[in-house]
Amino acid sequence: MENGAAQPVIVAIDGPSGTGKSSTSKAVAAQLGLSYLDTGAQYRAITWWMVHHGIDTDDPTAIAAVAAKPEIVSGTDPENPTITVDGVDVAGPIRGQDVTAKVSAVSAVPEVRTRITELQRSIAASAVTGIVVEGRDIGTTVLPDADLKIFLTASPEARAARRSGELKGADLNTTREALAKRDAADSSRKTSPLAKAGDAVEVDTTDLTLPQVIECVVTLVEEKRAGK
Ligand SMILES: Nc1ncnc2c1ncn2[C@@H]1O[C@H](COP(=O)(O)OP(=O)(O)OP(=O)(O)O)[C@@H](O)[C@H]1O
Ligand SMILES: Nc1ccn([C@H]2C[C@H](O)[C@@H](COP(=O)(O)O)O2)c(=O)n1
Repeated sequence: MENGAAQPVIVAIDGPSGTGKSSTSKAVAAQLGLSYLDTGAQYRAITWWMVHHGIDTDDPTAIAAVAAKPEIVSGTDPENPTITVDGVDVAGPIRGQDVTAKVSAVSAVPEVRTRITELQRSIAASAVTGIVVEGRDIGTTVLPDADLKIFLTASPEARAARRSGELKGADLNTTREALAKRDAADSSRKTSPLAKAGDAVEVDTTDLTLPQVIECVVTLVEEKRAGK
């Protein structure tokens, strides 16, 4: 740029559940002074609203009819990401089992995706220094012109072990089956399914520690910024 200011950098991080998208994206954004957007939290928030208002989450027509109603606000500070729906802090409730079990069905409804995708694009466009956006369809659909696209993977066993560690006492097989079910639903829906963009860099995190994954992604962003 003529005034020497750095161009905002847009980083898209996609992948299945438990591959480390949130942990990696937050740390990379914090380290590089970028904003951070957890798009899964937005789909969880609209799902929470549907449940809270008694909408049948197995009825796509009922969901579509009210998809424009909830006001979802995402705070993009990677040190303190926040999410509210109609002014209510839902950061805790959206991680509950009920929302987790219903979020794939709600997020498959095209009217929901259109609404949330618009919101995501407007947040990314207003990020002054740039942003790390994580989800399932960021590189393919939401931000196809992102400067850098990463697709994180890990074996089903590694992902289940990571999640079981979080959910104290959870059975490994049950956790692995629940992850596989959600990934299958997210990958097979018609509208912008979970998919790797053709120009994404794939990082298999199975045998990497979280700090190693963060370092790898930070290096990729720095290389991109340096024009390598
Ligand atoms: N490379 C890694 N090695 C070990 N544990 C990890 C690694 N990456 C992430 N974790 C741990 O795995 C768990 C899941 O990570 P995280 O929430 O970042 O995944 P995610 O891809 O965002 O999942 P979801 O899509 O379901 O939100 C967390 O407890 C995190 O600390
Ligand atoms: N870009 C996105 C992000 C998330 N979803 C849906 C599908 C996931 O199962 C769910 C929850 O995401 P998580 O919090 O586990 O990352 O939200 C999507 O469809 N598109």
